[in-house]
Amino acid sequence: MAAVEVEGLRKVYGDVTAVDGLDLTIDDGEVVALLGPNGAGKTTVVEILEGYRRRDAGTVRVLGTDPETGGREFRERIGVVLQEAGFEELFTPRELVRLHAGYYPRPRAVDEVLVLTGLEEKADARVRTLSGGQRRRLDLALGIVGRPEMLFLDEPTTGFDPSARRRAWELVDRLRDLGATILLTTHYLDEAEHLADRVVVVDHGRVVAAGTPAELATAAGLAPVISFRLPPGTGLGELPSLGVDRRQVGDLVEVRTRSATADVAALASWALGRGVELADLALVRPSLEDVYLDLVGERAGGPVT
Ligand SMILES: Nc1ncnc2c1ncn2[C@@H]1O[C@H](COP(=O)(O)OP(=O)(O)OP(=O)(O)O)[C@@H](O)[C@H]1O
Repeated sequence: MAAVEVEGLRKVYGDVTAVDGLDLTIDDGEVVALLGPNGAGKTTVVEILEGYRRRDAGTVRVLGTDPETGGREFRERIGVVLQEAGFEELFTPRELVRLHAGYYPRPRAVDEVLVLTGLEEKADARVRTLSGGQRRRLDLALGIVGRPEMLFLDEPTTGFDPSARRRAWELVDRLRDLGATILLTTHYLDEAEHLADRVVVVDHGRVVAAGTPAELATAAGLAPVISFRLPPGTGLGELPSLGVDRRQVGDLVEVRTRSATADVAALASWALGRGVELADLALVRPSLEDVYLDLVGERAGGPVT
């Protein structure tokens, strides 16, 4: 059974159409990353799936239930990490995790949650003394304490230092191994690439692409790149004819290729024939960032017109 089934979802705020006929299916146990520029509609979609926001049209099933009418029983089966949550500043993480554990029928042990989220050292400090990243870890702790079958993470690692981000990734990997279905939104493409089985790119409230990063690269027609440094004293014109387009920055040459094996072979035999070394020779497949920018990049982050 699919954990999430969405068809024709629409949400309008005044004259802004935030979600505009969105379809989405997430399989049981799958980790899916929702990507898209600011204002694309990601948070609105996630909040509708969580049952925190009403839709204007479309059908939505999460764990077989309509979130709008699922009530307490539904909420006990999901975990939610919102973009911004407020805490009781005078409580400690241990107290808050214990309090939230009481809301669920089969909670995780409080100590286990504190360890999983790396909050052991701050377990008994008042929340108002926690750093931004530590508060975000507390958000995560409260999201997983109920042992959710489906976990929603809205920009879960914003504000994390690199080692905290790695730990959060390990936590998501563990939760996946334990069988949770996870939907996360993120602006970190390396995070999506690392964590997600599948990415779904949303723009203007619709899905514009979905698949594994490799599938998206293929669908976008993006070719891999051969890169190397020009041997000293060699001109670009002396190279064999390679690839579909090439560019040079300093002595670094990048060749986009649709026939990687043949082009690498031609380049290598050219270098061997001349007895020169091709420093930093590499074949790089398009990154998720290349694919993303190809799909929505021209508008995202560009000047407002
Ligand atoms: N409560 C609201 N009232 C009015 N408009 C809203 C409301 N919430 C969101 N919007 C608008 O709906 C659109 C989608 O917003 P949403 O927050 O879902 O996007 P997002 O993809 O999550 O963006 P971000 O990456 O910046 O978090 C935006 O144009 C936003 O201004």
